[in-house]
Amino acid sequence: MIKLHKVKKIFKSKTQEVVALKEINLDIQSGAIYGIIGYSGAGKSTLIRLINMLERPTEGEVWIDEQRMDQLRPEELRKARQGIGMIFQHFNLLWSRTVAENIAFPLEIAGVPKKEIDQRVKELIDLVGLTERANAYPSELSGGQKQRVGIARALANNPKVLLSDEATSALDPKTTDSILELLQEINKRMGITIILITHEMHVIQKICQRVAVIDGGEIVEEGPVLEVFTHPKQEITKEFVKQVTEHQRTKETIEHLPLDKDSFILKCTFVGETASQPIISKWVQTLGIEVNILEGNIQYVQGASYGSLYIQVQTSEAKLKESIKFLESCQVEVEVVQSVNG
Ligand SMILES: Nc1ncnc2c1ncn2[C@@H]1O[C@H](COP(=O)(O)OP(=O)(O)OP(=O)(O)O)[C@@H](O)[C@H]1O
Repeated sequence: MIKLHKVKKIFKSKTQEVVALKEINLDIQSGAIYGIIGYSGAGKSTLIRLINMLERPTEGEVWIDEQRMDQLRPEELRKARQGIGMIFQHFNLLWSRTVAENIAFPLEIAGVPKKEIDQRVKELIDLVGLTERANAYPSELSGGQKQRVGIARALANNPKVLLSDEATSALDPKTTDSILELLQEINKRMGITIILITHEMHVIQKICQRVAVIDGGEIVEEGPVLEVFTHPKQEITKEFVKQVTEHQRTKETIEHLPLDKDSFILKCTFVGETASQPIISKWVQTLGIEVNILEGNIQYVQGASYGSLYIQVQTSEAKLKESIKFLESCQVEVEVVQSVNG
């Protein structure tokens, strides 16, 4: 379990003070993949760097299992850090070393015997799928391959925690997905707790079980990913969710469609089982109305389906009310996004 209790971080210079984190309370279960999402400057990097004490809290406590990290003596901290791997947006590889030598580096520092290092490096290179590139230099690798080296290096000392600081932000969408799948596999196979920070909701949606939204140095929303996706509370969370659930252009077009009188556009949101049931056809049959489906999409979040449909209906206000009641009774959430009353 990783625990941050009333953590505050202030950066002080001669001329000014920057409050990077106000009062962070966070509990992360062992073995989880936990996401922290926020815009630039929100405090994400500071927060993740507090976990391995690359930054020290101004106030508060940082715990990993039974160990209070912010009170360790330098020698104890060096040892504790071997249990925490970290990967970075720009990979931070040593350019004069080959793939194998980069991965060997933390093992050399830890004083592991040469023979053991060679064995471990081979295992790690196979694990991240770079068997053919062991003797290549970073400049000869693609971005995705460089991050695979970063991951192998971070795992060298068998850590129990892996911190990911925007590790996919410099990669294209396809490579991002392959790196996220690798992280998921590592989490499953080795039971390592992964904490990742990102500004992309896609990353959270794809592999995280829980998410915290950080804004202005504070955690403004926290919960299981499916819950946050389907019922975001804060405006900022809604913006992040829209990154993956809505095509902004489609939404704008729909909201500005010219409508006849007595016309309404409804946004219906389906979660879990409701996404695979014939609710719309039941609605049409039961209330005898005609509908025009404008746009729809379905997403998979943590093994559950989550979809939305934009539907145009031309009907009376009374029938609209009845329709909303019917849909809500089927556990569909309904929002009237545009209406032209007669
Ligand atoms: N070493 C430092 N000295 C002074 N201020 C800092 C330092 N590090 C971060 N800050 C400030 O703390 C705040 C949070 O920064 P942080 O880098 O944690 O945000 P972030 O969410 O990771 O943003 P980004 O994604 O742009 O890196 C910002 O206002 C930043 O300017």
